Amino acid sequence: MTFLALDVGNTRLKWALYDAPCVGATLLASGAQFLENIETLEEGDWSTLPPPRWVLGCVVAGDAVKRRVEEQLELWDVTPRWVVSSISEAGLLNGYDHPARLGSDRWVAMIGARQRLLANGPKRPCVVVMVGTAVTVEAIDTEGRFLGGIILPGHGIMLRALESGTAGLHVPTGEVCDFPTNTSDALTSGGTFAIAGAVQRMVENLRRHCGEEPVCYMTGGAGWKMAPSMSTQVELVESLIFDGLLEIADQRLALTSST
Ligand SMILES: Nc1ncnc2c1ncn2[C@@H]1O[C@H](COP(=O)(O)OP(=O)(O)OP(=O)(O)O)[C@@H](O)[C@H]1O
Ligand SMILES: CC(C)(CO)[C@@H](O)C(=O)NCCC(=O)O
Ligand SMILES: [K+]
Repeated sequence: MTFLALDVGNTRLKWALYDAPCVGATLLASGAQFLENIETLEEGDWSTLPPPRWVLGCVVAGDAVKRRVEEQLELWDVTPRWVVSSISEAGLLNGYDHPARLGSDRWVAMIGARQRLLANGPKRPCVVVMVGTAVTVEAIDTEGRFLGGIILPGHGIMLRALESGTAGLHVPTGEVCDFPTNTSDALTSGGTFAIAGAVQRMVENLRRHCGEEPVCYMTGGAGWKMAPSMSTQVELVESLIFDGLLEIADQRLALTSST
């Protein structure tokens, strides 16, 4: 009954194998590979896994990368399913102008967040932050309607853009501090505060819109680096995308088995 969940981002592929395709399933194994190393999966990390019965993933890295992942999956006799953002799924309503154009990683992370929120207490507004190659900050109202969200460059892209667009900004990574007094610290703190400030602003927007204090969940490869520098209260949940994929698999399989 094993279930393989895949999160193919713009920098890395993250995978997690569970004992079943349902919420609360046990994690059996997990890992990550940079996109340039996808071809190592079949004979490497995946070669010793028990064959998954279902594979569900989200991919935002483009069709060429998706095909390379599908080639590695030929190791097993299983057809991978890829999430496409829709008008509604798993209790969440999609307010995007063109729902299918919303990045499926954003949609899946929001589904994971909403499910976590409802499992932990009464309905509340929710901000979902993903800190990856790009950073996204989403707003979900009390009833589970995705109102909209923002996309900004991730820390790495911000610094590379500054490096390539200026003559004098080639320095090692610095420390985050309130009042930076050298170039390294100024750049590192600038990128960090840009992300923290964007989150603070979205929390304010959502609080004003809903008249209630939002919960804020943060996920993504660089989440742990951002967490200490946030100005608003955030809960770091590394597994948000996998939680969302489990929730979707759970609901879809419940639907097929009841019809
Ligand atoms: N101090 C920092 N604070 C925040 N982000 C940072 C910091 N240092 C590096 N980053 C950036 O964070 C980004 C996230 O990296 P990582 O590959 O771990 O995330 P990811 O969630 O796997 O991304 P994706 O899903 O887009 O592939 C990278 O672009 C990296 O440059
Ligand atoms: C914004 C990213 C890059 C974040 O991973 C991804 O979700 C994406 O490519 N989205 C498509 C555009 C959109 O969400 O509006
Ligand atoms: K991602």
